[in-house]
Amino acid sequence: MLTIYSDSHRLQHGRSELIDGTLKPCFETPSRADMVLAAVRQRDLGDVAHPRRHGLEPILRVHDEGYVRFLETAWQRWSEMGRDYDALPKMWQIRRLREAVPEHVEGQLCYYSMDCGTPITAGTWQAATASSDVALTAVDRLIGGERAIFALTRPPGHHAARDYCGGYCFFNNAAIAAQALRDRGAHRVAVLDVDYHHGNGTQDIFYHRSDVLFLSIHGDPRTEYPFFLGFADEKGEGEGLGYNFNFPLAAGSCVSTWFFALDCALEQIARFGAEALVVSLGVDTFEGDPISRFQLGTPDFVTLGARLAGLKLPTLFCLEGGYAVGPIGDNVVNVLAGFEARS
Ligand SMILES: NCCCCCC(=O)NO
Ligand SMILES: [Zn+2]
Repeated sequence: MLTIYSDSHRLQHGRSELIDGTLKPCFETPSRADMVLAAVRQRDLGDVAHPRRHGLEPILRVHDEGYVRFLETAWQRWSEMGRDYDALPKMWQIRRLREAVPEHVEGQLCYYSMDCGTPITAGTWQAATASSDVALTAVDRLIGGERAIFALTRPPGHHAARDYCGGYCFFNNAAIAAQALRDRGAHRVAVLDVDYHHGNGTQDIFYHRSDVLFLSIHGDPRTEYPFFLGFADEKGEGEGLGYNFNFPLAAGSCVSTWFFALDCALEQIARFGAEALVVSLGVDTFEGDPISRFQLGTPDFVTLGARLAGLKLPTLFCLEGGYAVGPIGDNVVNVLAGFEARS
């Protein structure tokens, strides 16, 4: 399987995030992508290609222009205030506060952020645009005839909504890829999110649409991040009603429960008649993940890949979460190798 990868991911290296009430070193680090790339090479998964630039147009197909322009200028405006540390919000536009977009960068940082775990740094813009170029180059190759392709995207994307960043995500790589597939002729595209956390951003982007089916298996938002989206009763709205499926599972759920939910999701994808599949591949479902609470073992990721291959669809994998850095490479490549073995 071909991998698309860019070294520009290193430019995103936040110093800290607020977690469990204190500032801790970021879990989302460059070493994650380094370990995945090393495993891709070591396990001889296939060639590794660099992305080509696609500009902002495909990003603006799913993200609000004001948000994109904020990300483009945030660091420069932040550092002009004499600040050389990560840009993190310190409050939110919560219920009954005005929804006007603030003028000042400090206010916009709060308006366009979902949490304070997603530091904007000097290299964020370049890293995030490169990550979307990785996903878009994967689309180019899929349209060009590849049956399956791995977009080694970092920073990840599935928490990034139309107009806000969060959960270490700035641009929603999977949503940008799904929209590009639609724009390039696929009539129905399914996005399956197997990360531990609900893909609130991807749901937000496609919630009112029937041409992109969104499905997510994740830790129950009653106890797990992102807390405020990802419930089973969220089925889409308007045109999109019936085209959104959430499978929240209790923290600590066993592997067989997880795979039962996967089989239910795969059945919906087949029923939808998808012509292409985008997988938000987070491996923080791993039993040893430091911030998540499912129990998949490294061998289970081979089974996951094999089940996905059963759909017999052109498939684009976008890397999302996974913070057990030692095993991340084998966990990710197991999915891809498991997929290939059944293709
Ligand atoms: N800082 C709070 C937890 C962020 C979760 C990030 C993730 O793995 N999302 O899939
Ligand atoms: Zn996650």
